[in-house]
Amino acid sequence: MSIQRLSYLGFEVSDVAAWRAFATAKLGLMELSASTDRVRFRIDSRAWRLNVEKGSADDFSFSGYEVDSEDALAALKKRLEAHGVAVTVGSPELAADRGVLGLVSCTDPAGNRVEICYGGTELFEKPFVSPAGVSGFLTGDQGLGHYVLNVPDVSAALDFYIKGLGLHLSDIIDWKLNDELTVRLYFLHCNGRHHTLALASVPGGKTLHHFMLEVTRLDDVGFALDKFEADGAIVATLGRHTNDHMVSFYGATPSGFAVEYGWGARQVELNWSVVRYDKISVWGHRFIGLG
Ligand SMILES: Cc1cccc(O)c1O
Ligand SMILES: [Fe+2]
Repeated sequence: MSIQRLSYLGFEVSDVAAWRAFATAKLGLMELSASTDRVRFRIDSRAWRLNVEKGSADDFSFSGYEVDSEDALAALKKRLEAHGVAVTVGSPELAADRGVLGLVSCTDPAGNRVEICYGGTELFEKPFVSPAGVSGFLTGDQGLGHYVLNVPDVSAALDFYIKGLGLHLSDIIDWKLNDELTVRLYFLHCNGRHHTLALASVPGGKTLHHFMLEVTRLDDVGFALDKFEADGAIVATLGRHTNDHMVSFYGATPSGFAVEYGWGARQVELNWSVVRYDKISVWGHRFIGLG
């Protein structure tokens, strides 16, 4: 048994109010709940997908993967423990807070918190309506989107996420950042989405390089691009990736890591073969800041 999809992400941020304005007006996310210390955002029929909580880190806080049943969760717990991973059963209070029927948690070799749940809350009776008119986000069986973690020991992380959690390697990109530094990126999938998680070891920088949301219309990307450009908040220009063929740009969030806003990715298919690339983009994605 392995995980099925990414259900939610948690960020720890110093300015919750800035995130409320950013996520609604620029990204078009819908608020489920908000206080001075925490806001939760919706992108589809699920009760929430992003948990943004007050703290000094301005970085990744937790990931939440999902399986499809209580039995699957028990089987995954066994698989992780057999792989030497210490797994904690989530308390009823935590399950209630996350709005799930059950969950377990563990940490990856870099100390990043990983939750695995089943029974997330659907709010079909409160349809998702984007405050910025975004037509919709591509989720469903492909889960929330993707995120890229900067880890000190990539092989230990690959062992955890592949042999422990059950993700699969999609491909590798050797990204030449400059004449002195080429970084190897590993892209992992757990459903049709080309990658749900990418891993790399980049000197310095935050744990979270970026998270990605995929919209259902190219114009949604364009409208958001105009907003980020108007604020001088473009991190990388519009471009198309070599591996998942997504058309996207990267924008700055209030916390210093980036958000990738994309459309039109291809899915991994049956009999997928792992290949490597020397470039992250077919065209575009000129990094202006952050990098
Ligand atoms: C850097 C990078 C390369 C390929 C696909 C991605 O989504 C990405 O962020
Ligand atoms: Fe990405």
